[in-house]
Amino acid sequence: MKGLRGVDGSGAVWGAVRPHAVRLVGACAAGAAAELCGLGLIAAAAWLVARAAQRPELAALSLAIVAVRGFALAKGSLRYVERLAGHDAALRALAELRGRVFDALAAARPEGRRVRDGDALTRMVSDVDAVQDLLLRCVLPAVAAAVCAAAGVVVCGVLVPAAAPVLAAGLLLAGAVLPWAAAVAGGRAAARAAAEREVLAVRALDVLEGAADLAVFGAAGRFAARAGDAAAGLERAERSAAGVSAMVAAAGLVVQGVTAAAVVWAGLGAGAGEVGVAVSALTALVAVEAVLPVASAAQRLAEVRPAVRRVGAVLAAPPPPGPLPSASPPSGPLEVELRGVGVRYDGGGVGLDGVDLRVRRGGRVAVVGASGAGKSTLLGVVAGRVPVSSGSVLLGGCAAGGARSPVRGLMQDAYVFAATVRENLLLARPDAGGARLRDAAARARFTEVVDALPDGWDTVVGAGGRGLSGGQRQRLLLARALLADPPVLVLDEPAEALDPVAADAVTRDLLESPGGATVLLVTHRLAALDAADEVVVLDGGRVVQRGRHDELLAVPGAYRDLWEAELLAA
Ligand SMILES: Nc1ncnc2c1ncn2[C@@H]1O[C@H](COP(=O)(O)OP(=O)(O)OP(=O)(O)O)[C@@H](O)[C@H]1O
Repeated sequence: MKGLRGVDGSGAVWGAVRPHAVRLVGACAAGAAAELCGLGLIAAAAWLVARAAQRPELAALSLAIVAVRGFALAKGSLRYVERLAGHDAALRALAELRGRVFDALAAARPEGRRVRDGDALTRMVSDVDAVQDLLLRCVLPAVAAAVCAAAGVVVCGVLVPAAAPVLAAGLLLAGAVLPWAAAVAGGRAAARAAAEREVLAVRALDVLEGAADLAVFGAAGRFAARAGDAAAGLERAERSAAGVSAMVAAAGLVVQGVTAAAVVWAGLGAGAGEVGVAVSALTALVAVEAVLPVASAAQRLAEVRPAVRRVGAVLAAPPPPGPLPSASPPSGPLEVELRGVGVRYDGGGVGLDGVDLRVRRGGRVAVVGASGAGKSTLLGVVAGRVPVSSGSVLLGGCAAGGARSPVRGLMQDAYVFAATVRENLLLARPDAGGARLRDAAARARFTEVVDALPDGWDTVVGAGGRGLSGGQRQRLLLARALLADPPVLVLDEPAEALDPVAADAVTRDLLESPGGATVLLVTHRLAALDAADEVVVLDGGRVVQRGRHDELLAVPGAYRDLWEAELLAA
């Protein structure tokens, strides 16, 4: 158990294992006892054979005969108990750990959210599974090996004192030097294989997800070849990892044989009796054999160490600052305030640069600007999905963020689930009645889409279901956002993929509808923005203009340029 704590970041992991420590200790004890029985079996059998060769009375052998049978039966039974108790403890600990990790992820601060991306989440699942290996393939064999090695030296010391240091040296070689070499070489090989596996995953995903585009541009063969190269790289790395394992196993056998031979040599040199030497030699064989799994345990430890460290980091992350918002978001609109908000992305990209913005309760604000101006980043910050690098975001006077944010809406990466249309909408508000559902659909111009679907509200859409056109999908997502009816509604291009007339009608409706949420709406089309309380113009992550639509048109500036470009395009 101490070994478990010794792995970086495993303090928090140990917290999940501790409730099941008694079972784990039981498994360790059973494992160690099974190894001791194996040792006793060989020692007793060796003594029996050597002594029988001297033709003593049968009575002199009867105890050894019983001991051989007893050790043989006990070894098998104890090994079974060890497997049962070990897996039971490991699986219970894993279930506990999984719960803790997902709780920690759910409560993660916005800056910790990167781990919630699909790829990172998948990795986290296998990281948690790696803890099972840490317990079953590292801790258990190490404990059993330590006990068996100590017993072997004691037995040897009692029978042939001169051979005990020789056995101890062999055990040190097999139990410390070999594992160290295996961990270093195996760790390097495993790291290389992990890097190659990641490259292969990325390239395979490119080929699968981009299949249509690759076919159109005639690049499918080239990309498939790249994925093939990555697969070959992974094969090479895995071969070299397997080579390290094979070399470690071979070296272990050599150490075992040499140790047994050296014990015999030391025993004979010291003038010990034949029986004692024979028993010592076989004891040495068994003791070293019990220690050999430590080398593969060390190799595995080097592989699971980064995984345990990552899990530990997730569990050790401090809880979100301040009290969590109440379970159900407050009803009624909330004021939104950004104070000097800056966002810097990894790689140095500036999302926002010192944005101050205050939207009154129930206010309707349109956010516009050229592509890359920072509009989606602004909505992401309000929704708590994008961490701020400087400044603060207040919702109704409280710090934004947390698992139960009062902000809902339609973001650019919104997802249509493989479920019925009704279920896709009810995701936003499971208790919504039919009238509310129809009202949200009507406002999003989604009713006519539902009417045209073969099974209406019960049509299965999304992956594995009926495909929706871009415009239909957008209306479904907008209807879902409107059904949520949150205190703060953020809408990123809600009318994208609709024809200009429908887009303007939807935008106007969203900005004009009475009551309801405080609304922040990002749009590229300006025609309906006379309905907004205020228009905020972003450029390079900064607010460069703000005011009502007609006020902004009256002065030269970015907004008038955008407006003229829209008129020209029309
Ligand atoms: N995940 C990201 N990583 C790095 N840089 C990013 C990321 N997301 C956005 N950016 C950068 O931040 C800036 C603002 O991006 P944002 O998506 O907020 O602009 P936008 O105004 O919504 O653009 P668009 O109208 O094209 O959607 C851009 O320069 C963009 O390249």
